[in-house]
Amino acid sequence: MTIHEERWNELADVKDELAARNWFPGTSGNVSIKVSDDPLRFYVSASGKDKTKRTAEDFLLVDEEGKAVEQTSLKASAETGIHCEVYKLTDAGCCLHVHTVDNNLISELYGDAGKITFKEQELIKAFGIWEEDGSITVPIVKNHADLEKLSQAVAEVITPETKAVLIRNHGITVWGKNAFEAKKHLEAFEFLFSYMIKLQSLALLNKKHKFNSFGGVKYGTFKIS
Ligand SMILES: CSC[C@@H](O)[C@@H](O)C(=O)COP(=O)(O)O
Ligand SMILES: [Zn+2]
Repeated sequence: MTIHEERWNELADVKDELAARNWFPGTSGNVSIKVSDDPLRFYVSASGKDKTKRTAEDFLLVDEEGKAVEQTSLKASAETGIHCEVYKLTDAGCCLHVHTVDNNLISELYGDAGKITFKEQELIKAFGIWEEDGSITVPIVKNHADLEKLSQAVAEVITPETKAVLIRNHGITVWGKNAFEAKKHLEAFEFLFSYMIKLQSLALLNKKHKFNSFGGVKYGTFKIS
């Protein structure tokens, strides 16, 4: 099998796994995998496809500007520019973008703060963070309609520690050194988002009904009393 075929299959497999979780509603989402560094070449999903289906026309090979490098009638994902920035600024080998209700809610709840930080959570070990007081921060950027601007906004918040960026009321872009790691990071973030939403919903209910079972313990960003 050639390296191109290997990468294609890896990307198709991870796409199937995310589809099985219903993480591509309404044709949303896009995925990519790096094939070479110099020159930068990566497979990216074709735009507007039903990402729950596996076909021979799911991906196309693009260059560092997101332009197709082979003759094709396929159009690269509208958000290919974001994948280009991720590959240029990090050591990512695979980049995944999904829209979920949980990642949209978190992006809205913490959008004004411009970031969300998780700490004292076992699952941050999925990001290689093993320290007692370790934390992981996900920056949140505005969902610019201009996709050039959007790619730029994402690029501006990427630091060496960044593993994902949330786009407000849109979705998450997450990466890893290969498809396995990118999926691990995505699953871990979605777990943390879901946890935070449930915790905050319980806290709100608790406040409303003056049911004081949490006893003034500080949870996340607000105090429950
Ligand atoms: C159909 S809504 C989603 C799109 O606007 C976009 O945000 C998206 O994630 C998918 O775009 P695509 O061009 O298919 O990669
Ligand atoms: Zn999107």
